[in-house]
Amino acid sequence: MRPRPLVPSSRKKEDVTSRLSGLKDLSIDERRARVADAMGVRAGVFEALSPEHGLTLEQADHMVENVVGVLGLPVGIATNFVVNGREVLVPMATEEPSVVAAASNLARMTRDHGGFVASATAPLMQAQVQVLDVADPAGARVRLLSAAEELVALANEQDPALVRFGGGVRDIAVRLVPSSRQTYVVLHLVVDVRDAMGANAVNTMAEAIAPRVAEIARGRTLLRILTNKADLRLTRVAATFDAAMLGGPDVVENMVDAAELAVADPYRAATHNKGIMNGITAVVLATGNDTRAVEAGAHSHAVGPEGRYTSMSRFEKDTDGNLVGTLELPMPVGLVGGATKVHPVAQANVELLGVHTASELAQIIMAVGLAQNAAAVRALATEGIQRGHMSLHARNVAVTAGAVGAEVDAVVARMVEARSVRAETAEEVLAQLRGRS
Ligand SMILES: CC(C)(COP(=O)([O-])OP(=O)([O-])OC[C@H]1O[C@@H](n2cnc3c(N)ncnc32)[C@H](O)[C@@H]1OP(=O)([O-])[O-])[C@@H](O)C(=O)NCCC(=O)NCCSC(=O)C[C@@](C)(O)CC(=O)[O-]
Ligand SMILES: NC(=O)C1=CN([C@@H]2O[C@H](COP(=O)(O)OP(=O)(O)OC[C@H]3O[C@@H](n4cnc5c(N)ncnc54)[C@H](OP(=O)(O)O)[C@@H]3O)[C@@H](O)[C@H]2O)C=CC1
Repeated sequence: MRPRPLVPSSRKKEDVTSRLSGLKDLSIDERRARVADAMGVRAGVFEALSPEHGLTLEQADHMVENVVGVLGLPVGIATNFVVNGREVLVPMATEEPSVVAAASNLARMTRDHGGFVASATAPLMQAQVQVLDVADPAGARVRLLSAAEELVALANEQDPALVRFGGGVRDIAVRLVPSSRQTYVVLHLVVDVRDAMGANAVNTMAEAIAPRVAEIARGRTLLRILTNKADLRLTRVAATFDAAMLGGPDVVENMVDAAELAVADPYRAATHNKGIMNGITAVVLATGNDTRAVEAGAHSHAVGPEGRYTSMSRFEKDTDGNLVGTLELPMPVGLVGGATKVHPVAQANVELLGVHTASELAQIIMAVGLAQNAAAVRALATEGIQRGHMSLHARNVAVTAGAVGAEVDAVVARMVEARSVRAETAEEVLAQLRGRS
């Protein structure tokens, strides 16, 4: 079933906006109403996001094994995103404070420059079939390539629905992979998986063709599984961040230098890329997609031509002195299959996003990754991460110390003012507030 249209006929497209200043100051009910109104979606879209209406135990029991419960995670709305000219409010599932605020903050700084421009290749996933004990690996490669038509037809027979939707096998490739034991012949099945993440679809095909592959190669097959290095399913995004909003020319210069360290140094790249994944994983999770598949694909793509782990993104200064950020990654997400269709919260989040194809979803996810990255780099290149991050993390610290209701904001304000976001400080402030100092 397709998500409902984002903009009901009663609402003008030009009235839809993701620029929701001050959303943080509203109650949860007010936020829900404001977000639904701003996007022109039905008010009830958020019902599934209430703990009492979310994933039921019965549904959970059908999803994984030995179920004893479900886990709640906050879902926050990232504001200010314009992706390929479309205003979009993005649900993010994350346990980490400041992530949603940071993405919203930097998305705001792209709006005067057209927001995020994104594109995606065809949704091509690949499965590998490993062949062992081949006497003539080079000969086997040519025999397999010559039998491509037969192998493609056999694979496509496994998933007539996918073929009906316009997907199916597009190509086969054969690689010879030397190892410490022998040279393996590895056949790649390249499959257009349309709006699926595609793992089940391509794994079924790989298992089905394996016996014939073994015959043609004159060896025996072992692994028949998708590769998470989904380097034929790339999504790219670029955005211009306004120099003045960032804090001026020096901030732009420092951000470029900060980002360059991640290009040059794997120790910095790991943290820089973690910042990108803060945004990406949160949207992937909110839409019921496979976070591990996306993470495996992203990190494997961050290995440069010399085999060194590097930054996933690039930052440059344009001729007007603004900061241009770009990000290119495999983004194997789906709108059908996996948990996306089973989990009521995922379905509601997809409805809010108003996406109709996996490719549109991938492009929004990448925009969030880039905004997230720019936010962290800006904080690091200016005041440091702790002020913004810790002032939002302070709410966790206050609650852990026992603050409830209005006490939470009061304890947070005092900790931020004292620049001491620590359990001890929270306990002291709480004791003072309760007249027990
Ligand atoms: C935290 C901010 C945004 C504050 O920044 P600020 O300048 O104090 O914020 P502001 O109060 O001026 O508000 C500016 C806008 O930010 C958003 N915003 C601001 N506050 C909120 C809030 N409470 N709730 C929702 N949205 C918020 C919101 O869009 C707001 O616009 P408005 O709506 O007011 O017109 C900033 O300091 C920032 O971007 N910091 C970066 C934080 C970050 O990157 N966190 C990620 C976790 S750290 C990490 O895991 C990764 C890391 C850092 O290691 C990666 C790396 O090393 O690269
Ligand atoms: N290494 C990895 O990353 C692995 C991941 N997984 C898991 O695999 C799951 C995802 O697999 P996936 O193949 O996406 O899921 P599904 O097999 O559930 O869904 C894909 C199927 O949906 C049907 N379909 C309906 N509409 C469409 C459409 N518009 N576009 C494409 N297909 C459509 C197709 O055929 P039909 O109607 O015949 O079903 C297609 O084969 C995730 O849960 C993931 O965690 C599993 C193994 C390994």
